[in-house]
Amino acid sequence: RHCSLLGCNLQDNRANLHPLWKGEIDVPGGSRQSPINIRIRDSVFHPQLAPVHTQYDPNTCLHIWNNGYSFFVEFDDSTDKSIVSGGPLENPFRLKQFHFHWGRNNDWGSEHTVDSRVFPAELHLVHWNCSKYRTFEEAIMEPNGLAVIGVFLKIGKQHEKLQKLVDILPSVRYKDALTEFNYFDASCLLPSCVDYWTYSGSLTTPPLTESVTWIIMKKPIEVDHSQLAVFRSLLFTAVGEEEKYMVDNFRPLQPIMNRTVHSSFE
Ligand SMILES: NS(=O)(=O)c1ccc(CCCCO)cc1
Ligand SMILES: [Zn+2]
Repeated sequence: RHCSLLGCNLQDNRANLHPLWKGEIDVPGGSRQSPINIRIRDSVFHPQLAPVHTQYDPNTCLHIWNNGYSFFVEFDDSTDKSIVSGGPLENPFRLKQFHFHWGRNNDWGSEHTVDSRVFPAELHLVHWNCSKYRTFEEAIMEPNGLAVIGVFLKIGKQHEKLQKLVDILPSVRYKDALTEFNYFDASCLLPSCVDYWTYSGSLTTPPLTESVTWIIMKKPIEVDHSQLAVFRSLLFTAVGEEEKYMVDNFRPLQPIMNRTVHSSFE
């Protein structure tokens, strides 16, 4: 099913989400769509790629809400208190929100893959280019408007600092629910290893705009199976609608076209 770059509505997009859908969804006119499979042997080591530096102020954490696609933890982006800089970025970008993508079981769920390896979930920390644009909404429409840090999740030991978030998820079970959520340090969700891949891509949900510098961390973080099970208890649907569990909210792989993935490590 084709959807125009901006005309793709959620229903279409969700139609693409059925795990049996293995095809690639080409967006007419799209030359830098996300997610992609990262082929390690095709990536090019870039010695000038410095580590990515995050400076997040836990007091900028505002609330958590279910937008019917994922749950978003949103931050106050009216100052430079929570920023990412360095790496492939020419200037600091402000943290706007983070969210996850996951599967109906632990066999799949991530958006990006590494040598075709799928992870059970993927975290996206979404930042916008506050040096060039005035608002997030403006930045998502611009070629170098966003920087998204992707972190793979794998099943392992419990992630203790994630538990504060997991415990509040039942309060945003339904689409459009919002709950206050304060004092959370998002840097606890980053792996200790600084190695990453970076490439030019797009949003993976509508409006699918080609505005993202992707920074994909090489090492996953560990969560335990019961933490991920709580993600799957959320609903795509609003109160009063026929309940549909929020699972498989990932986009299928997109063609790499003529892009190069750079690595910060050899
Ligand atoms: N999965 S993602 O990181 O590419 C991503 C990030 C941010 C948005 C926000 C779109 C807002 C429309 O008002 C959508 C998708
Ligand atoms: Zn995402």
